[in-house]
Parts: sequence; structure tokens; C-alpha cells
Amino acid sequence: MSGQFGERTEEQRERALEAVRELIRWIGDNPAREGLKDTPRRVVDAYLEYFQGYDQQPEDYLTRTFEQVGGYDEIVLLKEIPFHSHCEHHMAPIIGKAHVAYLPTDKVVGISKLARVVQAYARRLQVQERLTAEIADCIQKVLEPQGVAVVIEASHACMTARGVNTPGVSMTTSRMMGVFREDQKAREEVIKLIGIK
Ligand SMILES: Nc1nc2c(ncn2[C@@H]2O[C@H](COP(=O)(O)OP(=O)(O)OP(=O)(O)O)[C@@H](O)[C@H]2O)c(=O)[nH]1
Ligand SMILES: [Zn+2]
Repeated sequence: MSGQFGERTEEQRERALEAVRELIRWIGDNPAREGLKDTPRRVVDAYLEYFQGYDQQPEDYLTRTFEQVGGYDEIVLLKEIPFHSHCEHHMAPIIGKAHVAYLPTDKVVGISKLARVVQAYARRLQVQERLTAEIADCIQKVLEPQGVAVVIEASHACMTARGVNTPGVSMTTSRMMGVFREDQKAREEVIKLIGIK
């Protein structure tokens, strides 16, 4: 098994399993009881899924591009890409949707690749602002479009299920680059297409 920080060894896995047992003790339950016996194994495997973004290079998803698009030179928008992430402060779920738009110069990517970029950054420990910026920066850097717009709406379990305990609240962040930052009309157009107020 590999990660951005190199191979994961059996010894590391054993330590992760023990850490989960310790957390179970910490909350006041017994890791040896029947129902919890396999839980550490499930949790460490689930963590590898929640955080598989550390094993992914988002830029790589954008390297295959298409240039034969009939002279298409308008906004491409992928709306409401659902994602699950985790906040880096509490490791609590961040659940939301991302809207990703760009104005191509001469190349476009397969639309699934925009969703792959979102997932690769979401499946790491994040704050919503950085998640938003990383997605936009990646698309700008690799595709070099005329502009990129990323808007994310998400709810944070660390706010809804603990702490201030405020269910129903959602956070919106955006990152506008290129024409969407500099040109008021382009910005208005993309915001209208995305449909946020
Ligand atoms: N800006 C931003 N803040 C976040 C995000 N996710 C969680 N937070 C906030 O990060 C802050 C961490 O604050 P701390 O005061 O260090 O932690 P805390 O004592 O657990 O805070 P409370 O949640 O208020 O109980 C909280 O206000 C969270 O709501 C995020 O994606 N972006
Ligand atoms: Zn949090």
C-alpha cells in the first residue's frame, strides 16, 4: 500500500489498529467486546477510503485533453458534484457539492475528470477554503483556460453535530480566476449559470 508519504508498512497498520482501540477506550467502550472486535480493521480500511486523495495526483486527471470541439468557446460548467470530505480540525465530515466551471482556450477535458479532481482534493483533511482554491488552481495550472470558477456549498459536522450544534447551516466559498475574476460580465454569467444567489 502506498501513500504520498511512501509505503505503509504492516507495523504502521498495527499502530493504526491500536489507535482505534485506544479511541474506543477513550469514549468509554470496550474494544474487546464482540460487536467491536472487527471495528478497528474496518475503521483503518475506511480511513484509507475517506483519505485516498493522498494517493492521487489530481493534475494527472487533466492531462488528456480534446482540441476538436467545433470551435466551442463558451463556459463549460459541471454543477452539483457531490463530495464527502473531512475537516482538518476535528476530522469530522464535510458534506457538500462543488460547482466547477472554466472557459476553455483551445482544449477541453472529459467532464468526469473535473469530478475526479474534486474527489482527489476532497478525500484529504481539508478546510473548505483550501479545498476550493486547490481545485481551481489545479485546473488553471494544467488546462490554462481563460478562466476558472469554483463554488462550494457544504455543511460541516463539526458545527452541526457538536460544538455550536447548529444543524442546517451551510458554508459557501468561491474561487474565481482569470476572466471570472477580472471581467464583471464573465463573472456575472458564470454565477448565473451556477445558480447561486
Ligand atoms: N474557515 C473554516 N473553518 C472551519 C472549517 N471547518 C471547521 N472550521 C472551524 O474551525 C474552527 C476551529 O476552532 P477551534 O476554536 O480551534 O476549535 P473548537 O474549540 O473545537 O471550536 P468549536 O467548533 O467552536 O467548538 C471552528 O470554528 C470550526 O467551525 C472550514 O472548512 N473552514
Ligand atoms: Zn471541524
